[in-house]
Amino acid sequence: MRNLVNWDDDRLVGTDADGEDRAVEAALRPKDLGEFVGQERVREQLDLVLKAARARGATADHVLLSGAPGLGKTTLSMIIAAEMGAPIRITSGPAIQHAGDLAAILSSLTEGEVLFLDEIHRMSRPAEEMLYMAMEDFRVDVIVGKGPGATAIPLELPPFTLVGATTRAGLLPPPLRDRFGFTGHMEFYAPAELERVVHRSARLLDVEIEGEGAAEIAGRSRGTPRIANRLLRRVRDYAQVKGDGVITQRTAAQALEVYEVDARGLDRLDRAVLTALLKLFGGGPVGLSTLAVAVGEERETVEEVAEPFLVREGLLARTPRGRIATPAAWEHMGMTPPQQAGPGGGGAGQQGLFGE
Ligand SMILES: Nc1ncnc2c1ncn2[C@@H]1O[C@H](COP(=O)(O)OP(=O)(O)OP(=O)(O)O)[C@@H](O)[C@H]1O
Ligand SMILES: [Mg+2]
Repeated sequence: MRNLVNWDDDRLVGTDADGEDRAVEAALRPKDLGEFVGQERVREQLDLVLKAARARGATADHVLLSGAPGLGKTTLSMIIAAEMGAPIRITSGPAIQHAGDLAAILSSLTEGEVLFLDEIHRMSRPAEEMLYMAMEDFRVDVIVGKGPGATAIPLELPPFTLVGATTRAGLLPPPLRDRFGFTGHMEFYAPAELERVVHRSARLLDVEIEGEGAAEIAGRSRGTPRIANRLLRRVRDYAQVKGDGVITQRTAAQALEVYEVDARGLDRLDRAVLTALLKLFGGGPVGLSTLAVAVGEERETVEEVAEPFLVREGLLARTPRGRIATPAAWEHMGMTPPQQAGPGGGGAGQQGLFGE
């Protein structure tokens, strides 16, 4: 598992935040809903929830934000606090191992405060149960003492807004999910939206960029603002060193060529998987293990690091008979599929593709 995390860390198109991302992300975060690009539906719904709460002079309902890494969950949680004019407390599921950790945080909240609980699906079971009561009744039972003499002392909490974030909404137990008044599911961003993200970030980083340069970066960013911002920084470096600092379509394309991020956002690993699948196995079907050996990577790396994006892009399909390349994969890699070997021959793979 550790290896996989490192793989993702090293990738320019990795989804998790690396050290440099963390250092600049604070500066690039939109500060209010108006600045937050895209996610129209979530934004509109959230706007209503927050406006209504403000009009009532009440604390906003608990909010659950789900979606892939780098789509703006943390950003949105901070915006919620800002829009409510409330302070925000930030913690995460893995940081709360004991119910007592959670009790300490909850009991120190002030009225209307936003508690941001990142990776909420990774909280421990006892903490989770304490959270149910806190969310619903604004109350916790603090256990004092041990064994048969232990007593539960009820403690009233001020009304607060819990904002939970998760990349895996499906992993949340239903009783927890049900206690959120509003759930916002974050989608991958359209290229035009990422272009706006790139323009905005370029302005904040004081980088000059042409419209086509922004479009070039956006198209390679895999629907993810975090990746768009990261590619922008690498392209800026290139434009500074090799050009006059202005990002044009040409400099963006050349820079990302150097960093091995292709026109569709595939990197070296993704392309190695596709190349092996197409060249060595005629487009499949081929088993995951065989494919991984051919690429020279761990099975898990291929499955968990490379494949999700290839599947999302419709370049690769996982079938019961193995991995197969789609026609789009042949086209993207600039290769022609081998001639079908008569009836029944190559057709089986196609059947696998649509047979699920
Ligand atoms: N809608 C948006 N408009 C502009 N910038 C955005 C938007 N969403 C995210 N970003 C940028 O992308 C970066 C990553 O966003 P954020 O940290 O909020 O993602 P996340 O969903 O919390 O990721 P993770 O699951 O890894 O915690 C931020 O620095 C922010 O600047
Ligand atoms: Mg986050």
